[in-house]
Amino acid sequence: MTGQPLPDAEFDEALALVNECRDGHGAVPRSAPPTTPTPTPAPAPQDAPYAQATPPAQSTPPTPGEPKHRDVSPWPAARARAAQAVPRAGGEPVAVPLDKALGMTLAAPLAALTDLPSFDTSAMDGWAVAGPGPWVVRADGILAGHDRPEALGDGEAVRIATGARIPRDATAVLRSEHGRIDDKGRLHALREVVPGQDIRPRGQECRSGDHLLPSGARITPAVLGLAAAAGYDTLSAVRRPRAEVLVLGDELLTDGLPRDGLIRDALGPMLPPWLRTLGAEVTGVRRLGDDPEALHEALTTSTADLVVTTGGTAAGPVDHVHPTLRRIGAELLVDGVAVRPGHPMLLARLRPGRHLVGLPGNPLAAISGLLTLAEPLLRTLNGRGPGQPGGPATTAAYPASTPHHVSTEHPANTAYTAPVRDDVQGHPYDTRLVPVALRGEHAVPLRFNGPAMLRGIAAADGLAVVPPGGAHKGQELEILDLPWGPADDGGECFT
Ligand SMILES: Nc1nc2c(c(=O)[nH]1)N[C@H]1C(S)=C(S)[C@@H](COP(=O)(O)OP(=O)(O)OC[C@H]3O[C@@H](n4cnc5c(N)ncnc54)[C@H](O)[C@@H]3O)O[C@H]1N2
Ligand code: MOO
Repeated sequence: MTGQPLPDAEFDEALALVNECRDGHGAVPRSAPPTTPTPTPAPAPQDAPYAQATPPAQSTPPTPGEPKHRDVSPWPAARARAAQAVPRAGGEPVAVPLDKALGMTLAAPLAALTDLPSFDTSAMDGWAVAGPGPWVVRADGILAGHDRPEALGDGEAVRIATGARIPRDATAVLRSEHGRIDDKGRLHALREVVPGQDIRPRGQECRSGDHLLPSGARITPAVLGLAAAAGYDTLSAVRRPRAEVLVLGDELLTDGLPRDGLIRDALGPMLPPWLRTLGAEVTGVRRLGDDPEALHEALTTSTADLVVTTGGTAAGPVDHVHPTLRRIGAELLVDGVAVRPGHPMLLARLRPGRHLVGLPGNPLAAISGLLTLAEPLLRTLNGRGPGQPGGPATTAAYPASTPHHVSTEHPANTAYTAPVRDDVQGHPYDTRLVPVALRGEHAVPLRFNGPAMLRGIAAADGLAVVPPGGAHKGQELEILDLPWGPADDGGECFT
């Protein structure tokens, strides 16, 4: 569906051919790539699914006389632009029941509503004892959930369960395996009893009103547990941004085998769950074909904070995204990004508070667009700061001296690096995003990483950010997180 060649299409072609060689599909380059990459042999079967090592290309800046680059945004700038396109914590805070709040962001600091523990608590099954032994054992016992047990007299002991309330005047808990009852019914300690042992004093973890987590913290399963323990039934959370997915393309089938030139829609099933992992509420997926009027109607009536379109971003005969954006007077904030795959991706403001991310139709290019533009935008709308996997809260419970290795420089959701196992072919001028598997200390580039392929990403733990010119074996590369990858910080389904 594409028509006018873009000035840098030759580099795409070179890269695609390299990729096809790696894919073992027997493609032979028809023209020399702009740089001088070492020819890559078809992978040996035992290499699958990893890429063959290839030396990185030398980065060659454009010189006068060469085809001029499109005015596209550098990849880091595009991410920053997307993050800054919307106000932080875009919507009004909402009160959300705990069982609906997973993956959202705290809109207010979490303060303890009670002391924790809220009473002196036995940490072990055994006896609560008062004073030095041996002790006379009372006939009753104290279980978790019993209210206000009778006070112990000096020299008395009472059976107690883990989690039960300590009776007044008890001095310690003796574990059941550390005590013996003689034939006169008296309890003897089998080892020294230290005053206060195995008693969790009231307020040990926090006092009522203590600051537990700051506003902006991501609501993880652990935060839900802490909030419940601290007395919360609902949490004040940043409203989830609403996202609507518009799948464009007359060639798409929703079931069965590809036939008669038609192909299966790979993005309709993939994007909604992925958007949810990025913190969006997906209001719907609509398939509009290649109908410009349907697209116009959808863009002018959508109430979503973010409309995500797929396909139609290039300049082919039925690529209607740009013309429709022009027709409705949308403001293009990012129009093309220097990243492969995915360079035709775009970000537009449809009207105040309503944005559109246009994802290219090629499926891996669409993922590139999702992580380059939609992820930072949704992160800001969700009230999360740059480079903070759990929002600004994550250091709150650290001792002051604890080091942590999450970058705060980069706008990525979770920025971490890993040395790449093999040389990675680069684009001369653009960033590449390459599916990698994390194996031990290394990021292993995966094959089947062409723009139209999902086979590599489906086996990947992350996407390596390969700088222009490529990367050498052992070079530390930034790794973009995938929802199912090892660095995922928030669970996989937030609805
Ligand atoms: N002359 C040029 N042509 C193209 C260029 C270029 O620079 N000059 N760039 C290429 C690149 S790179 C990409 S990416 C695509 C972007 O194209 P569109 O966003 O307009 O996408 P379509 O043309 O609609 O589709 C591209 C490709 O992807 C398939 N597709 C679309 N939607 C889906 C879907 N939901 N599931 C699976 N596959 C889908 C579609 O059938 C096409 O094969 O443009 C290049 N062309
Ligand atoms: O390679 Mo295109 O960059 O987005 O598939």
